[in-house]
Amino acid sequence: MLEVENLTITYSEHPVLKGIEMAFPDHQITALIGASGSGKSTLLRSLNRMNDGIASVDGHINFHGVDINQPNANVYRIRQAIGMVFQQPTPFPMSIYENVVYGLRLRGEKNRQLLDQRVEESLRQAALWNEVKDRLKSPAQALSGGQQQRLCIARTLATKPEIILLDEPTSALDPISTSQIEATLVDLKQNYTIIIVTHNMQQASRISDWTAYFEQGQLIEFQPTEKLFLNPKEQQTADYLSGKFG
Ligand SMILES: Nc1ncnc2c1ncn2[C@@H]1O[C@H](COP(=O)(O)OP(=O)(O)OP(=O)(O)O)[C@@H](O)[C@H]1O
Repeated sequence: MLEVENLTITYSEHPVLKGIEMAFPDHQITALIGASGSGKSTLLRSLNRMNDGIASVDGHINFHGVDINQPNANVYRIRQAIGMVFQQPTPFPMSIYENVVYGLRLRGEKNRQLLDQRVEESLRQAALWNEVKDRLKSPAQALSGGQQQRLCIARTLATKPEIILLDEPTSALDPISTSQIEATLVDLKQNYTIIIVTHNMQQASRISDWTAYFEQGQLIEFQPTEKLFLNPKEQQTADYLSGKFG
């Protein structure tokens, strides 16, 4: 469904990703790991064109076989199909309900029954329904950080994406919220393809099926997670995992 071909990304003439080739397995969790500045977030953000106007992209990012950067591509549709959850929870200053339906309202959806249904479905998928079902009209900002992050996941799910991108989604959360989000992601992979940037090696090994290791803008190794962690092919990966680099 999603693959990158010979992808080079440049900020102000400084290439920060070089010749990346990878196909993200459908309905699996792929973790992107590597030291700070290795280009993980740049790759993630380019996958739904969040780097438009900031970076220049060479090569191809194909979604269902069509390059998302081609001149007549519909950026709005791409971002609906490939949703993003950020490092800090970003609830909008409105109710829990309105946060979840935000994208649907933008799309012009007015059918109350459909909106109600989508709110319940998305909050259930994000494992938040039981905690908020009696206070859907309350401000989203009154939720805890972990609940806010699950709300952001629900908001992404409400528009029915095919792929979910997450940029260090638990780095601002406590261990309990982190494990709730991890469990949610593992459940979600039945229906979604998930790509997550994480600095947490345990997290990558706990939840991801595939792991890609990046170093200085290059994809060093992309393997099933167990293989990459237990028996990396490249010395650079082994050095990073053992703390010798980064
Ligand atoms: N908007 C920008 N303008 C210019 N350079 C940028 C921009 N964003 C990132 N960079 C540079 O691109 C390189 C890769 O950054 P990126 O954020 O993709 O790395 P990362 O692996 O995600 O790092 P971290 O783990 O710290 O988030 C870094 O050298 C960074 O300084």
